[in-house]
Amino acid sequence: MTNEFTKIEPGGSLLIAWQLKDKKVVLIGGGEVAAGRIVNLLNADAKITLIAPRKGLNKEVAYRIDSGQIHEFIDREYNNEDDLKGANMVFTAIDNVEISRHIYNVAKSQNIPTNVADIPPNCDFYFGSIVRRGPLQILISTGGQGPRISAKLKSIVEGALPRSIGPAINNVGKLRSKLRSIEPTVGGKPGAKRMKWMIKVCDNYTFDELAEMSEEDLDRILKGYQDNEIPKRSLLDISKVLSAIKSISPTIVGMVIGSVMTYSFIGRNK
Ligand SMILES: C[C@@]1(CC(=O)O)C2=NC(=C\c3[nH]c(c(CCC(=O)O)c3CC(=O)O)Cc3[nH]c(c(CC(=O)O)c3CCC(=O)O)/C=C3\N/C(=C\2)[C@@H](CCC(=O)O)[C@]3(C)CC(=O)O)/[C@H]1CCC(=O)O
Ligand SMILES: NC(=O)c1ccc[n+]([C@@H]2O[C@H](COP(=O)([O-])OP(=O)(O)OC[C@H]3O[C@@H](n4cnc5c(N)ncnc54)[C@H](O)[C@@H]3O)[C@@H](O)[C@H]2O)c1
Repeated sequence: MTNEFTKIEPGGSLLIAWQLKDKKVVLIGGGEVAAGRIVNLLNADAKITLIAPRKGLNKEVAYRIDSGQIHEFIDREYNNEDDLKGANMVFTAIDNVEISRHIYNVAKSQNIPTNVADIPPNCDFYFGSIVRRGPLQILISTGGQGPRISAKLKSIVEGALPRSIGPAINNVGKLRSKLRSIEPTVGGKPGAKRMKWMIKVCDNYTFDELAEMSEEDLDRILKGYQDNEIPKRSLLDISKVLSAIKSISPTIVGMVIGSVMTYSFIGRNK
């Protein structure tokens, strides 16, 4: 039966943006795969407990430890269940399948979401290739079918993104937080009005225009909120020209006016 609703395609993963700020994450292993996990975890502001013998550390992992980016470093092999205590997530990146499987079972008995590099059936979640532009993160997953394809697709996605996308999103974030400070109510009619207005703002300007907005532009746009209005782009441009003129010293303005007058005088006498 065909209808207007989204078609279900079973067999995928749930792609979500998991919040790990200040959460304890236990990572076991200190090789190349661990180095990649650390980058992703640090970008998510997680507090990493790393368990791996120093002698087997990859250069990048050693650098992360020695520069203080790892919250806790335990210089030995994984050796007991207490190693996972209090963890919000567990990662293994070791070259030993038996120990990996054992760690997975221990993590499961403690209800901790786990990723075991190399053994997809022992993963509650997979990694993917990540494209990053400031606040924007795009995850590419092939559901475990072709990790190298994910990696290759990354550069295609990167090349297709508008250059101004990061700063544009930053400005939308700023505007949304300013809006919250004048209308903090959660839900209800204010929430509906706030959302409708934000959609209008995002749809009214191009990414470049959003990216180039100054703090003053954002405040000017915000003034339209109460009456559910959005300033025309041209009004923002005019106010930019006016403030640019204001910032030029009176001498330069005088010189410009002078030369325009001279030009018109000469022009008229030709
Ligand atoms: C995307 C990326 C993210 C990351 O790890 O950060 C990632 N693998 C990457 C690279 C990569 N991994 C491997 C190769 C060699 C080529 C090849 O084997 O095909 C290459 C290519 C390379 O190195 O360039 C070997 C490999 N990978 C897995 C197995 C086990 C298996 O398949 O059974 C084996 C050994 C198989 C064997 O022994 O033969 C499994 C997984 N790897 C995943 C993620 C998850 C699925 C992601 C997806 O569906 O897209 C999943 C399921 C679990 C997980 O790890 O979370 C990262 C690219 C980062 C980037 O550059 O952007
Ligand atoms: N994305 C993926 O899923 C992916 C990609 C490539 C490789 N792999 C697999 O992931 C595993 C790790 O790869 P790698 O290249 O980082 O390996 P590696 O050999 O470079 O590093 C292994 C690390 O684990 C440490 N280690 C070993 N046993 C340990 C234990 N019991 N407790 C704590 N630390 C221990 C070692 O000291 C070393 O630091 C390998 O099995 C590899 O085949 C997975």
